[in-house]
Amino acid sequence: MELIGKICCGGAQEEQQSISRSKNKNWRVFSLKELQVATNNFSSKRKLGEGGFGSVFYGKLPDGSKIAVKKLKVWSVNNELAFSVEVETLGRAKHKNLLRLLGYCAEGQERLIVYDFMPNLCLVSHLHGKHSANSILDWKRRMHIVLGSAEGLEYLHHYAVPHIIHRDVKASNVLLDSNYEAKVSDFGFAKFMPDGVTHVTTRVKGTVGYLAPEYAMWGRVSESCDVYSFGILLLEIISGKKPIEKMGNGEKRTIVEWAVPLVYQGKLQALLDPKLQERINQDEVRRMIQIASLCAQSNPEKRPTMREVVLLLKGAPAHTLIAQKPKLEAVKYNEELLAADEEDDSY
Ligand SMILES: Nc1ncnc2c1ncn2[C@@H]1O[C@H](COP(=O)(O)OP(=O)(O)OP(=O)(O)O)[C@@H](O)[C@H]1O
Repeated sequence: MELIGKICCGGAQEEQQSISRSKNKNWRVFSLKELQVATNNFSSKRKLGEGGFGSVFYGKLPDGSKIAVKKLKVWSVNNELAFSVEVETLGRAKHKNLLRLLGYCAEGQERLIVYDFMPNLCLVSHLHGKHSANSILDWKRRMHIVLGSAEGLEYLHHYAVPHIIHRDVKASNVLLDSNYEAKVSDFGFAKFMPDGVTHVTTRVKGTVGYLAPEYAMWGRVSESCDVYSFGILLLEIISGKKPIEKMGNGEKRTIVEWAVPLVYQGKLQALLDPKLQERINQDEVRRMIQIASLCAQSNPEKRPTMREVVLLLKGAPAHTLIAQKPKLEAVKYNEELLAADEEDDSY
């Protein structure tokens, strides 16, 4: 583990593995001075946003390239771990739908991570934030973002070695480049899954509203938890609704609780974001809702894998997947699915 080895620890075998990776590494170590210059000394005018780890600043390197610099708020053991995990994960993962790591800086207690700058910021700002009023996220663009996010997750689950579980899939962790290509970001909670390991039990991380029930309740984490979160994200992209809404009476309602009755009554139009002005093919809407329903099932055994999700999004008929995978036989691939899920929904 080259990066983590430098930052905190690393075994001989991992060191060996890192040698082949470092040949084609595309990140580097930055000095604090360089990043101060690039961000105009972390000027508040350059601030792009803030998350749990710290603030993110826009910057420009001497060669003109635009960067985003995530600066750790306060040093702590947990934050150091999140920093190492993020750098290690992104340093080894390369895919068109994952945010590209340019490098990091670790000087004294300063911890900074340098990424490609994403001019269209994060998906959440287009769905609910400051860009949502004049959002230009039409249906076609939304579907492109859905497919891109799914392909990024498919890479993490099926092609990265070892496999990676993201554990914090949500709209604010999907960034958008100048062409609105989705880039999955924020790997501070990521977990590596060695070959043959199906799940691990851990302390719960992630974001309320997106957490799979088995993970929220028992800390049981597997790739399937990301699939559940992806299902919530898909419902959010279709409807423009937040994963959890505060009702007038102070109670909270999840997006699944809101969507289930509408699906059951066949009111697909009511599920669509009112900001979507154009006429949208009802079959496509139905298919997207069905995929979201498959992903957001309470029972992790019944959820599809991200590879299957990508195939479904690309139009593969569900029955071809069912033929390949007996696990899906149990799933009713029709509009009653969400209604059935309502009965055993346990969170
Ligand atoms: N590479 C980037 N390019 C452009 N903007 C970015 C980039 N990375 C992050 N941002 C902006 O900074 C904000 C904060 O990002 P950050 O990943 O720190 O937190 P978050 O995902 O919003 O919250 P949390 O810590 O709960 O996951 C994002 O919402 C996004 O608007």
